[in-house]
Amino acid sequence: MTTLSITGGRVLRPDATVTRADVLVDQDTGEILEIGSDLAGEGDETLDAEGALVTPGFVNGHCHVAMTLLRGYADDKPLDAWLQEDIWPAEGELTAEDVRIGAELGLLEMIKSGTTAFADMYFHVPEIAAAVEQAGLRARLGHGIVTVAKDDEGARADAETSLEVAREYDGTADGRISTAFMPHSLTTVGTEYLEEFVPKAREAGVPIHYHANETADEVAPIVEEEGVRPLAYAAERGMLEPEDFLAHGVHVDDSEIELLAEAGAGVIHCPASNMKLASGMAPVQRMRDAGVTVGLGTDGAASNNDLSMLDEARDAAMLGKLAADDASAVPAEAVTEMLTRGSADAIGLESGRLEEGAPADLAVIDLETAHLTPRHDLVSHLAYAAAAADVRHTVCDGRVLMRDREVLTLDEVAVRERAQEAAEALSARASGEE
Ligand SMILES: N[C@@H](CCSC[C@H]1O[C@@H](n2cnc3c(=O)[nH]cnc32)[C@H](O)[C@@H]1O)C(=O)O
Ligand SMILES: [Zn+2]
Repeated sequence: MTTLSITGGRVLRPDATVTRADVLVDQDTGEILEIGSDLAGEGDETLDAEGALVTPGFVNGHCHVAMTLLRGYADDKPLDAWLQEDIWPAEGELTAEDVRIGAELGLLEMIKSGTTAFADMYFHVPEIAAAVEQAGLRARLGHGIVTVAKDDEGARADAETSLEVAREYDGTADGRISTAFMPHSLTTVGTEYLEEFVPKAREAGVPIHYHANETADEVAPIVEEEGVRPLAYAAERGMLEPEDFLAHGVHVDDSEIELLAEAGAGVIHCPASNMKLASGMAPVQRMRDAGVTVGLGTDGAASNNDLSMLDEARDAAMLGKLAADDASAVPAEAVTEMLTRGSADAIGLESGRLEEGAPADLAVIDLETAHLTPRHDLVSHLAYAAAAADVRHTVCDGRVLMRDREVLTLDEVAVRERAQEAAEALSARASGEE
């Protein structure tokens, strides 16, 4: 057995208490062996957590990781115009190589900001899987299907690709990669395709992930054409099982909140994206009160514009209070849970908790900085004051991905240089200069 000990820090436990403790990890199984005192001498490898907080690695429940290449490419427009006028035309020019480069950039940013697991919807998924394999994170990956503006053959091919990817990559990268069937949204995929392919995804034993109720414009057409709210429509198509999870859930009414709670399906709240595209304010406190599993996600870097989950946590708390018109809504403890095991539960991973037997996915956050002084309450600091640059070490599956702010699995400078070049070439192609 090879072991790793993380020593001298304060450890955030699942009950939201923080205790001084060392963490001992079995690197062969990738699990936490013990959390206790005086474990410093036990590890074959040691990470110094003196003056730091050891937290579960953050779980980004909804992302399009390769969209880092489109960071800052188009801003300041609502969802529909942003996708149709800027993002989709640029994505039409993305090559498999671009997706690989964008994914590496995104994974680099995730490791640096303490994220150890994420769910991702995109295309050229084999490239994303290869990047995840190399970077060492955990991920639930899938191919996003859009059938609007495609003929029947094209639409079916897209859905088949999503099924194939879900079957082929589940359990790869030593079990760190799992998959889902991913129709883009309830309005961009035709009913007939949902009816045909959702049962096939069930047979394949994979969850279903999609965007839902993100903007008011997406709700109205379903209500008009189907006579029911979007999530009732999704439930009727078998897309609201306990393993399923949807992104956004901004415009959900009480009947839909109840449906989500009863079904046990997860919601990934993406506050930064919702604010930037002015999509609206998700009723996060009401969903939590009803018993819905709520996680947090960044969405793609083009609508955020970073992949830091600590930023997302702060945004979730702030926006949650504003949405509820109540300063006690979405408190620090709730946000801390959403950031870790809320997302993990929603996307179907065991991560997000520091306890014996849990996956050894964790981040070590430096507390000895001006903006984290004084230290009255470390849960408060995590929710409101800590930032990506405070992350000192990142560990996933028992493996050290970043030590003392140096990423070990990716060459940071090379990844940044390749991304800059690829992004310049992409915007030249998209604007017709090439
Ligand atoms: N196979 C599809 C691609 C779907 S991938 C997932 C898509 O979600 C898009 N996306 C990113 N952010 C959002 C969002 O907030 N709402 C809806 N779609 C988004 C992203 O640009 C990407 O095109 C095709 O051929 O177009
Ligand atoms: Zn999205």
